[in-house]
Amino acid sequence: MIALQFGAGNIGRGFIGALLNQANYEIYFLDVNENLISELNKRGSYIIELASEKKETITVTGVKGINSAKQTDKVIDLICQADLITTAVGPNILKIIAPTIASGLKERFKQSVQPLNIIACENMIGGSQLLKEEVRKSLTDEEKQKLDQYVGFPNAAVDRIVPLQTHEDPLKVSVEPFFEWVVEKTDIKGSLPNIQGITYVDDLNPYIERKLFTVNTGHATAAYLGYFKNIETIDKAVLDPFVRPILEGALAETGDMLAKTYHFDRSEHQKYIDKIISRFENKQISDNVTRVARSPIRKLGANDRLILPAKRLMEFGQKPENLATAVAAALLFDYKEDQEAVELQEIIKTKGAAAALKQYSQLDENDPLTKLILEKYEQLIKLK
Ligand SMILES: NC(=O)c1ccc[n+]([C@@H]2O[C@H](COP(=O)([O-])OP(=O)(O)OC[C@H]3O[C@@H](n4cnc5c(N)ncnc54)[C@H](O)[C@@H]3O)[C@@H](O)[C@H]2O)c1
Ligand SMILES: O=P(O)(O)OC[C@@H](O)[C@@H](O)[C@H](O)[C@H](O)CO
Repeated sequence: MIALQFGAGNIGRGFIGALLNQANYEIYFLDVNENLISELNKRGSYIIELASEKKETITVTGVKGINSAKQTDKVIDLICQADLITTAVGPNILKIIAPTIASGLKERFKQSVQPLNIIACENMIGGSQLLKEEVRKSLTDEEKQKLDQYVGFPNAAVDRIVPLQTHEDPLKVSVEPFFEWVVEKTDIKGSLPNIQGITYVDDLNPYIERKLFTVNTGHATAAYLGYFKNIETIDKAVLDPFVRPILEGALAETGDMLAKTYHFDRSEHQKYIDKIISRFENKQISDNVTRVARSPIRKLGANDRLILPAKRLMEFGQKPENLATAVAAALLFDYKEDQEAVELQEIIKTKGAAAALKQYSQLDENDPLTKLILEKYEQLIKLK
């Protein structure tokens, strides 16, 4: 069986690749990073190290690399043969890889009616369905019908903390022991891929929202406030006396929102929150706040981990004081090596924070949430 994994980065190698290898797939990593690709082809394997006391290692074998920017013909040929396609490239990259996937599917439809599933493993709601819409843009009506008939785009939630890697070995990847991969059954074509570690569910929404609005909301809160306090790593940020209460407060707020939305048992959800905070405290992982805070424009998006839960809480009549503080801290994230942070600061400098919330979070100036965020923003500025 052949699996194509778009993105040979931290999660691609540190999580998806490991499970695909254990399920006996021949894995082709498709990436634009030539160094990664040549190393994968030179060695055909790589090491995963668990960030635990014992530092257990896993060797992932049977891997090859393709530079998807230069070897388009090979990518198209592989898409014709593939049994499964997965992605971990970043939400903003899905629209960039979609035309290549479409070109491959055009060829596949000429020679095969084998079902194929394409699973976007990105930190966003509806990633696979967004990729499907992008792929459809390059297809004829007849090809669109075949897409609907033979190709599944099941949404997924993936959870494993994989920080930036600092090993001499460019393929070695250190990861936390915990992992969770939840895939929605409904859009699967053919039989469910037999991959140990995947949990198949009928409705992904409760799972992706619980993950995104607990793990990623907590992570973003700790990262932006940690950066505000000049703290370098997440494990230190979550222990800081200024950051910790806001982190716990923000997760209490999203916990209330999720419980009201999905009727979760609140005490059970509190155990999920506590587990996640203990993952953040893991001293075996050195996770820079600048990685977790990366792409602030994406993270300030209307449907992302800070704004959506805050808006939903307001609709429930609850003021998201702590989430508003996290958003305010995101507006102060001015890390010069992060292109989105540079763009965000430019907008704030030239048009003001309210304009940035309007442009990036679709929040109107008169929205009560905007007012609350700007209040917190002014408070943080006074503390600087
Ligand atoms: N790192 C984590 O802890 C983690 C955990 C869960 C989910 N995620 C999600 O997984 C996705 C990837 O995150 P990551 O941390 O692995 O990032 P990463 O930067 O380590 O990996 C992304 C990879 O995609 C490659 N890429 C970029 N443009 C490409 C293109 N056009 N074609 C092919 N490859 C391309 C990059 O070269 C890079 O190797 C994101 O959606 C992220 O939110 C990350
Ligand atoms: O990957 P991002 O940029 O969406 O978010 C940064 C981190 O919160 C994220 O990578 C987490 O480590 C991951 O989602 C844990 O499952």
